[in-house]
Parts: sequence; C-alpha cells; structure tokens
Amino acid sequence: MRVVLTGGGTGGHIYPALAVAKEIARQEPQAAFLYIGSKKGLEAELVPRAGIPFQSVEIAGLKRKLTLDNVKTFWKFLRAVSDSKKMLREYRPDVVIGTGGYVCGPVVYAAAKLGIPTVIHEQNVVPGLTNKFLARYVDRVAVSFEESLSFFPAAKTVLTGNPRATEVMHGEASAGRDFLGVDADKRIVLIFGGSRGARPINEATLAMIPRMGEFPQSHFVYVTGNVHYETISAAIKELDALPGNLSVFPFVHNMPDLLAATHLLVGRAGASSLAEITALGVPSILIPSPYVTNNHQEKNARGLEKQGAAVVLLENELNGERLFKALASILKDDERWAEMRESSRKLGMPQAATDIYQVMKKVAK
Ligand SMILES: CC(=O)N[C@H]1[C@@H](OP(=O)(O)OP(=O)(O)OC[C@H]2O[C@@H](n3ccc(=O)[nH]c3=O)[C@H](O)[C@@H]2O)O[C@H](CO)[C@@H](O)[C@@H]1O
Repeated sequence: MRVVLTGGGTGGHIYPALAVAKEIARQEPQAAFLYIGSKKGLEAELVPRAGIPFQSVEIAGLKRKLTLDNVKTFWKFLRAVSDSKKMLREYRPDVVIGTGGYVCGPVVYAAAKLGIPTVIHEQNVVPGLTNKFLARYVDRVAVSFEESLSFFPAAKTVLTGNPRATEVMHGEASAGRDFLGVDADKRIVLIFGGSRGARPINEATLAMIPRMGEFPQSHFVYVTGNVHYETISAAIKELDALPGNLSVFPFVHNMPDLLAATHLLVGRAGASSLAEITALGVPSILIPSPYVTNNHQEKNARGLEKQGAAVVLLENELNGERLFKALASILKDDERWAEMRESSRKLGMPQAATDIYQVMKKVAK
C-alpha cells in the first residue's frame, strides 16, 4: 500500500498519523509513505526524525470572524490545494489519511477531488474545523469517542479510538527507565503540558520542586516544552536546593517507553495524551487547557474524572500547593492509585491503529 499521511501543527495531530504509519509498516513491511505537512508545524521536525519522507505545503489557519486575513487564507488554501494535487499525482497513493490540524484541509480535499480514497481521524470528542469541513468529501471518518459519532455522516463514520493507544502498547518500561537512569523501585511521575509545554503547569511545578523530596519513593520527570526550557532551567538553577529525584527535559522523543514506565501523569488533557494513558492504565492529574476550541480539553478531562481515572484541576485554581496536595492524595494512597489505574485502563482502546489500518485497507485502491 502506498500511503500519504497528513496532519499537523501540534503533536496531538502528528503522532496519531505516525502511529498509523508504524502499524501499517508492522502489517505490510513493503508499504511506502509520504507525509505532507506544513514547514512551520512541529511535523517538519518530527516526521523526518521518524524516517518518513516529508514534503510541505503553505497554509494558514482560518480566523473564526470574517477578516481580510481570511481572504488571504482562502487564496493560500486554493494554492495549497493545487500544490497538493501536484504532489499526489506524482506520488500516486492508494489512500490518504488526515489526522487533523489546518494542513489536512487542502491535502485531503485535493485527494478527494482527484478520486483518491481518503480517511480522516478525529482525536477529540468535539471535531475540529478542518475535519468538519472535510467530512463531506472523504470516504471514511474514524473517531476516538462514541460521543463524536453524531457529528459526522453515520454511513461513513466508524469508532476506532486513537492510534497512539496502540503505539504506546509497544513501549518498553525498561527502556524508559534506562533512558532516565532510574531504578525499578522508584515510581515515575511524568509532568508535561501537551506537546508544546504549558506555562501555568510549569509555574506550578516550579513552585512545587522544593517539596519533591517529600515523595522519596518517586522520581519526577519534568518535560517543560521546547520554548520554555531555557527559562525553566535558569529558574531551577536559582533554587536553594535541588531535589535528587528530578530530571528535566525540553521535549522527549521516546514517549511510549516513558509512559510505559510511568506511575502517575500530570498534564494537559489533549486527546492523544489521554488515549495513551488510558491504553496503559496510567492514573493522572489533568489541567485542561482553557485556550482550545469549545473548551474541548475540559470535556476530555471530565470524561476521565467521571470514571475515576483522573483528578481534574482547572488552570485558574492551579498553584504549587494545590498540585502538591493532588499528588500527595494519590502518591500516598496506594489503594486509590490502584483504583484509578483500573478505571483508566477500562477506558483504553489499544486496538485503535489496527482498526484504522483495516478501514484504510477497505477503501484503498
Ligand atoms: C493547544 C492545542 O491545540 N492542543 C490540542 C493538541 O494538543 P497536543 O498536541 O498538546 O496534544 P496531545 O496531548 O493530544 O498529544 C501530545 C502528543 O505529543 C507527545 N509528546 C508530548 C510531549 C513530549 O515531550 N513528547 C511527546 O512525544 C505525546 O505523547 C502525545 O502523543 O491536539 C490534541 C489532539 O490530539 C487536542 O486535544 C489538543 O487540545
């Protein structure tokens, strides 16, 4: 199968596409891939790193209000459609899969217009603008939550889950620990604010660092996000005493291994992250980003909270003290942790990538 993948902007849209590619490669070692993304998105770095050929189209996001910028965006869209058509004619894929983010728009639209079979994947409960627009042109829509089915035409929509869930099941806890240099008797607490880091989570974590020593059985892995790393490292250096149970990184590229070794996650409530932790049954403290469309991260987070898999802290109530208390309520209560683990695992859909591969195979030429 020759496959074009597209999706981008943030990790939450890129990693699912890469997870689909990995699953296809496992099932069909001769499969070939091309990823079409934007030069400005995180995909320009992550895709070549994953060893997949990358080409780019230029695209800008639509503003929700009618502005002059939107007229420019429209022209850019048409140009991106025409550029995408050229790339697609040259590559001749059997199927195109889009996993959300603006860049999917022109690529998947162009494919549909050329008569190439198309599939889109939606990670969130409430679909993004791009996937809503594309739904009428594509052959199949794969969704991650039952609640999303109603947003798309019933005849072409299937519930699969998020392919990152499958990907993390291939992670190896021992590799994650070796990478960190942390012994098996330590409980890993992973802190990260989505694929780009989040300032409020960083501030609360920073305020909490002096108290990490109160959890001697735990090792904290704090991923700041690339753009925040310098400021945070400088602030950490200013602290009077550094706890011995802390590692700090700007970004990690081996999340499946790290997550497999993780005891508790502190993070945003991006849909891909949640699919990963529920597949593995990792309990979490979630601080949903309030800056996303329709406040969808809070909806994602409340879903886990309702089932007892997560504790939700809203950003406006977050500080070092509250974060510490939430951590203590789980790290110092093994029974509660075990219950959360079970509840989390019940929500997981670890077969997602395999299901999406089947959907793609069915529609492929
Ligand atoms: C601000 C914004 O628009 N966020 C959206 C974006 O989030 P964002 O890109 O932050 O998304 P997610 O939390 O869903 O996914 C992050 C992905 O990056 C990976 N990762 C993260 C940090 C790191 O150092 N290394 C690494 O590999 C995670 O394992 C995960 O696979 O897409 C999600 C869809 O999936 C949406 O639900 C989010 O609302």
